[in-house]
Amino acid sequence: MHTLFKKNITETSEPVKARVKGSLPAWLQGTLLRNGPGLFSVGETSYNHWFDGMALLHSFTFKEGDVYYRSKYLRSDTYNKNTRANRIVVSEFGTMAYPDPCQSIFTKVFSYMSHTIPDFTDNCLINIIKYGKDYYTSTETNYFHKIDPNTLETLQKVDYRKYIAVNLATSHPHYDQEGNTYNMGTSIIEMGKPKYTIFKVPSAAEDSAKKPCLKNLEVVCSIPCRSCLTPSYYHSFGMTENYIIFIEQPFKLDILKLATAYYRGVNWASCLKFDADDNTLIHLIDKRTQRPVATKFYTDALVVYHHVNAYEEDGHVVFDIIAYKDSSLYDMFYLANLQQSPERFEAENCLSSAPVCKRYVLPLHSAKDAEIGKNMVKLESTTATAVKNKEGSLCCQPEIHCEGMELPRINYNYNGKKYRYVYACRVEWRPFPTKIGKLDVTTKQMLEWQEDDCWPAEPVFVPAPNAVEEDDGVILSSIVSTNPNKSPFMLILDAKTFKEVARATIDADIHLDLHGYFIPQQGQHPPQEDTSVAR
Ligand SMILES: CC1=C(/C=C/C(C)=C/C=C/C(C)=C/C=O)C(C)(C)CCC1
Ligand SMILES: [Fe+2]
Repeated sequence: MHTLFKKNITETSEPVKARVKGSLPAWLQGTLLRNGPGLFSVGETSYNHWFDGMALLHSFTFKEGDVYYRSKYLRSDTYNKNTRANRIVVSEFGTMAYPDPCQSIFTKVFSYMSHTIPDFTDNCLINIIKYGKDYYTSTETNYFHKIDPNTLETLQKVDYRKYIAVNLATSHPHYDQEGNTYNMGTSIIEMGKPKYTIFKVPSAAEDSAKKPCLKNLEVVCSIPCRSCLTPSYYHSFGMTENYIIFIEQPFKLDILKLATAYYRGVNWASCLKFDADDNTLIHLIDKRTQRPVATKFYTDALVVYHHVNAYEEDGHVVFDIIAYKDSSLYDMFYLANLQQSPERFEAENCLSSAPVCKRYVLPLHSAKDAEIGKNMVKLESTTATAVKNKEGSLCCQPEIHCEGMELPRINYNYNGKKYRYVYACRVEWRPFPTKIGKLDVTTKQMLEWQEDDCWPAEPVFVPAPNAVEEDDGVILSSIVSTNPNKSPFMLILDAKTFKEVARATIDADIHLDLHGYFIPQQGQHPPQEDTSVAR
C-alpha cells in the first residue's frame, strides 16, 4: 500500500508509446490530461499528507490507434524553491514548513509574516481547468498555472487576486455550452467580511487570443458567509442551466486558527473543523437575476467534496452529490494512515463515514403560502423531500442512490441536464479505489470493472461522435498495480456495457492521481463542454 500512495515518481518527459491490446475506436483522438501528487519527499524532508505531494502532470495521447504517455512535474514556485533548497520550504495542506535555522533573520521574519496573512502554496495538484482556450492546473488556493497541454510545460503562474478578491477557489469549475467557465472562491482575511463569490470567465473571443481571458472575468454573485470567522470549506458546486447550487456545509475554515497556525506549529489542515451540531445551508443562485432565491433550504450536517450533476425538472432543482457524515476523509489521507494495509483500515475503521451518493430536490415554487410540515417536492420520480418548517424555510432530506463511490464523472454534455449515468471509483470504508462503476441513477443498477491488484483512477467519459444515447462513448481510466510484474495501463471501456475495448500498457512510472480533462483533437468531434451532442 505504501508505494501505491507514497512513491517519488520519475517524470517521463519524452512521450513513450504504449502497447495496445484490443482495438481503440478510430474516433478516439485527443489527449487526456491528468493531475495529482507525485513527489512526497525532498532531500531529508517529507510531506505528511497525500494532498501535499508536488503536482505531477500526466498526458495520454490517443492518435491513430496508438497511445502515448508522458509526465512532467509542474514547475511551480513551490517545486523550484523546494528543489533549490533540497528540502521542503513551502507549507502545504498537511505540512507546515519552517525556514532553515541557518537562514537570515530577514527570511525568518518574512516567513512569519507571509503565514499570518497566508501566502498559500502554488503547488496546483488537483485538477486541470480550461479558461477560454487555455489550460491551467489548479489547487484550492489563489494560485493556478497555465500549462502547455502538448508538452506539459509550465508556462505562467497566475494569481486570482489580480482579477477577483478571492484567497481560495475551487478546482472544479463548470463549463456551459458556449465554453464559458464558472467557478467560485472565498475571500478571507484581507478583503473585509468573508464572502463566497461566484464568477464567470467568458470563453475567449477570437480577437483576444493574446489577452488572458481572465481579464474579462465577471462576478455573478457574492454571498456573505454565515459566520464571519468560520467560512465553509467547499471543494465543488453544482450548476443547472439557470442555477448555481452552493452547499454551505458545517465543515469550516477557522480564520483565527489559520492566522496563528504557523506560530502554533500546526498545519493548515488543522484549521478545518467539522461541526456535527450545526446544519447545512443550501444556496440556490439564479444566474439570470444574479441573486440567491428567497427560499432558505437546509439539511442535516454533512460533508461533501464532489457534486455529481444537477438539473431542473418541472419547477424543481435536482442535484446529486457524494456526501459523508463527517470529515474523516481528509484525516485518512495523512500518509501515516495510508500506509496501513486495507485489512488494518477495516479493523480500525479509519474512515468513520462512507461516501454516499445522494439526491436532493429543491422546489422552486414559493414556500410562502405552503402549509407547515408539508413536503413541497412534487416529482414522482424521487423520494427526496423538502418540508416547510415554522420558520418558513425548507428542510431537505435526500434520496439515497448508492453507497461507496467517489471521484464521480458524467457525460459532460449532460451537465446541468436531466441525466442517467454516473461513472466513479468504487470505494468502501477506506481510500483505496478497487473498482470502477457505472451507476444508473434511475434504476440504481451498477455495472462494475475490476481486476486483481489493480487500482483505478477517476473514470473519464468521452462521448462518441454523433452519439445518440447518453452512454454512447468510452471510459478512460489509468490503472496502477501493486503487482510488481504488472505495468500501469490506460483502460478503455465501452461506456454502455462496461466491457473492456482495449488497454494500453505503459512502461513508465505512474502514480495514483486525482482529476483529469479530455481534450478532443481539433476537428475530431465537438469539444465535450463547448457543444452538446445531437440527441
Ligand atoms: C493549502 C491550503 C488548502 C489546501 C487544500 C487542498 C490541497 C485540498 C485538496 C483536496 C482534495 C484533493 C480533495 C479531493 O477530493 C486549504 C485547506 C484550501 C486552505 C489552506 C491552505
Ligand atoms: Fe476533487
